[in-house]
Amino acid sequence: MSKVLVSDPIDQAGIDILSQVAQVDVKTNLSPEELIGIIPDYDALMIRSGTRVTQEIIEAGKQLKIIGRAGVGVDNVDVPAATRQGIVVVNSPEGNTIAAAEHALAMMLSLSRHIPDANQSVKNHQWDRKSFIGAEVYKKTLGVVGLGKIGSHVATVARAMGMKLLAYDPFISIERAEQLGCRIVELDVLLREADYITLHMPKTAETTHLINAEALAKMKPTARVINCARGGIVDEQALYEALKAGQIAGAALDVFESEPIGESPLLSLGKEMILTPHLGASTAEAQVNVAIDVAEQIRDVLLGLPARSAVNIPGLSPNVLEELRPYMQLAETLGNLVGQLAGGRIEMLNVRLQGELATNNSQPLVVAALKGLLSQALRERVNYVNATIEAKERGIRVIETRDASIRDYSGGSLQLSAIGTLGEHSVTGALLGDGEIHITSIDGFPINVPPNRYMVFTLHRDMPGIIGKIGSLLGSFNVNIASMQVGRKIVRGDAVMVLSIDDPLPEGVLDEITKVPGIRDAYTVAL
Ligand SMILES: NC(=O)c1ccc[n+]([C@@H]2O[C@H](COP(=O)([O-])OP(=O)(O)OC[C@H]3O[C@@H](n4cnc5c(N)ncnc54)[C@H](O)[C@@H]3O)[C@@H](O)[C@H]2O)c1
Ligand SMILES: O=C(O)[C@H](O)COP(=O)(O)O
Repeated sequence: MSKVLVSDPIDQAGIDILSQVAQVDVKTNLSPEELIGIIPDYDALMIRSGTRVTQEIIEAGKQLKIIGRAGVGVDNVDVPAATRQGIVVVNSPEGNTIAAAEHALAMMLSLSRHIPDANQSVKNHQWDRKSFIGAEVYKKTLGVVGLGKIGSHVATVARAMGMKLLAYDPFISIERAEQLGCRIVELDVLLREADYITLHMPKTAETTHLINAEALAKMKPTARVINCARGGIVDEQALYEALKAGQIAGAALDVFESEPIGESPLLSLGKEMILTPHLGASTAEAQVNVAIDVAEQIRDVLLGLPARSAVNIPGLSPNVLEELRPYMQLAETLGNLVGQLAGGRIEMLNVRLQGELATNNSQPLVVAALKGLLSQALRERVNYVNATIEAKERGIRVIETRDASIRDYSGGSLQLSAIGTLGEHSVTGALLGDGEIHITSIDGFPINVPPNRYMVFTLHRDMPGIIGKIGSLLGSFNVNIASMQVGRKIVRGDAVMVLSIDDPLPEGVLDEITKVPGIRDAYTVAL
């Protein structure tokens, strides 16, 4: 009989499902060492956000087939390590949507009416009505940052309460926002105009400290900020200073840069600051939903069936998967790359299968390309199962073209072109030699580079000295260049430069690159 370890508190409904097919051991509050000690005996691990599933734990889990996260975020699981070890990681992308949205709304109303402090004062035997004069949300402007599942529900309810809605989400269509009664605006406009700002996006390189001192300085003195998404999207030190100085009126946080919060200056603030211990998903209903959703998936995988919300393994038959896996990896990498080059809201993706690839079943490659394209926006939420529907919901049109006559690489090549609100970009790639992914052209300029974790691309005039200037500029910012290549169509015309760098480009350096004479455009991507 299979064995399942449940290492965080999970609703009994999930345990009952698992017990039909496995021996279930519930052992919570394990130290990392204790977990490493016992994990070799288990076929499945079921967790919430309390267990950090590190590479070490995954490597010790010699029999592990599946890790089930009873919730949305898998940022506490080393998914690449699990993927490398062939372990399916599943989550419950929708089970706690309503709970998290209602928590954000509760935070907004609590902030407006000082409920936590008023409650405490009555319990302290006071009858103080003067200190708790509130504000109405009716006719006020709510700025929703991240108009996905949770943000959409918050918007719907807030609209019913008579609020005006602004939204910032670079990956959502204007039509979708309009359906929800939201006016899509740039982040700056939202920060300046909103009375309440609620955050509902994943934590990514782009969203980390999105709400920093600069952003807080743009807000109205009456503005209130709510973060029930992920810790670290708000710079806690900057928030503390803004509240202390009366620069904004209030803030409510459910999630923190480090959890539990520990010693933090935020704890010393008054009624302008509301703190809850990551309770967004903590409703009886949500816990039943996520427990059932994930337990069913664990049960299915232990029975040899596919999982419906795998974040790392495509839902294709094993034979097709094995054959196509390297090309799906190629498509996903190119999708991620072209999405970052295009930036903004993507309206169309053209997937062009060339050479031998043109005779293949294109669907898995299209799905993989979309998964890559959406990965910046949705992180672990996008998978091979939901990439198509997520793209459709975002108004991304997909066009497939084939050209079997192009015989540039054995095995064929794949070209992705993304058209978005900021323009059009295209990238081509192929598998070379021993199956290594190579980017073989950018915007029609021939190059030949393997993708790197951090890269810089420039479009520039092909003229003497420009490469040296970029090299020295990066050197002056202590950026180490691992490789550099230039692609051009004609001598002294336009050219692209592709740099692989060892670390993320420090803030501000991209602007410096664009100031170098001859540089027309510059982009940095993280793959
Ligand atoms: N507090 C809790 O207990 C709790 C519970 C559930 C979910 N969450 C968190 O809430 C967040 C939202 O979850 P969801 O289910 O709505 O996810 P979702 O994937 O449905 O929506 C996220 C939205 O954020 C948008 N987005 C991505 N990058 C952005 C950026 N730079 N700026 C603005 N928008 C951006 C995406 O386009 C997407 O529409 C996640 O971070 C999730 O982990 C927290
Ligand atoms: O990502 C999630 O689903 C939420 O952050 C909830 O986390 P929890 O399961 O630890 O409450």
